[in-house]
Amino acid sequence: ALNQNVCDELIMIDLNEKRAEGEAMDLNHGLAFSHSSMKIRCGGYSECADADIVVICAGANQKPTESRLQLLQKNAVVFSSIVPKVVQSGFEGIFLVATNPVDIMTRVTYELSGFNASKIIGTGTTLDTARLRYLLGEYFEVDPRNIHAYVIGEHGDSEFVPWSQALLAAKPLKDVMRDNPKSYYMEELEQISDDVRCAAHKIIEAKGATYYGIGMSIVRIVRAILQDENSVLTVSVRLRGEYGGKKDVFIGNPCIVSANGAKRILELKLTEQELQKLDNSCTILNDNFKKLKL
Ligand SMILES: NC(=O)C1=CN([C@@H]2O[C@H](COP(=O)(O)OP(=O)(O)OC[C@H]3O[C@@H](n4cnc5c(N)ncnc54)[C@H](O)[C@@H]3O)[C@@H](O)[C@H]2O)C=CC1
Ligand SMILES: CC(=O)C(=O)O
Repeated sequence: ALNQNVCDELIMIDLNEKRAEGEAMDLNHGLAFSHSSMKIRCGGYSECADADIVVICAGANQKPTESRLQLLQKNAVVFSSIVPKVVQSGFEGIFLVATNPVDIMTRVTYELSGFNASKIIGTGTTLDTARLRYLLGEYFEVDPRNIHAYVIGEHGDSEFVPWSQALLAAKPLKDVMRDNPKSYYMEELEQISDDVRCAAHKIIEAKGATYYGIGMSIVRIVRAILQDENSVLTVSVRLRGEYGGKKDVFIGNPCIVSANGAKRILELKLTEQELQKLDNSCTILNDNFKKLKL
């Protein structure tokens, strides 16, 4: 956020106040080398009152052997001690959730806050989509910004790439592959999709946690909100009857993000097989949410 000068004021709240203090000091020491005059400090919940966005990234992270879903019960307890205090402050902005399992934690934020669903966004599959575009850019030797492909569904083991919707610029990837049958193979695309799914595990095994990709993803979403960009991002949003009547579940799907939060969900024209994969993700998220003791 500091490097990209995305906001005027950044206040960090952490159960471990000393850590927040240390982070604020450390960041402030970088101000002289940035293009920002951002005010950065640690603070308390009362200061959420006039904030535009509250980003929640507090809570337990995965050990190398854990899945995101295994964090659910303990992070729900963490959210019970955060969301009501933010609401009590008089906060009327947008909640942006990154804590895992992010789709269910976004739904928990919705339930605990009583806010309109459009004002509750999870990072969803924004990071997975960025990972996918990077890998596809390498594979097709093209700028990732010209790859229009998405990871959708749960930010987790059931996420998937709807290849029927993937484009290189304006050309469907399946046509690019058909025109170059000796260069590109579907099995290799499936391997890329597996690599995206396993990326977090690999990084956690190597360095304990993922930081930069998610940091960049959060800042991208924050910018879309603060600058009222109407940008399409694969955030976690509450479905309202899309995909054959799916409702209530928060899940990663392309959505137009503006100053008012999740402005419009873009329902994709999925194949039958892709719809089944989405259905599977919704079932996993719904079942785990129902098991939760809030
Ligand atoms: N959605 C995504 O793509 C990603 C999500 N994550 C998730 O973000 C979460 C945090 O991960 P890390 O930053 O690596 O963990 P971390 O351990 O470095 O930081 C978590 C912080 O939360 C604080 N905290 C714990 N309980 C709290 C409470 N009740 N109130 C206020 N603060 C509290 C801790 O004191 C700690 O400073 C995890 O759930 C992780 O899985 C991490 C990376 C990517
Ligand atoms: C930790 C996590 O969810 C990620 O990096 O994808």
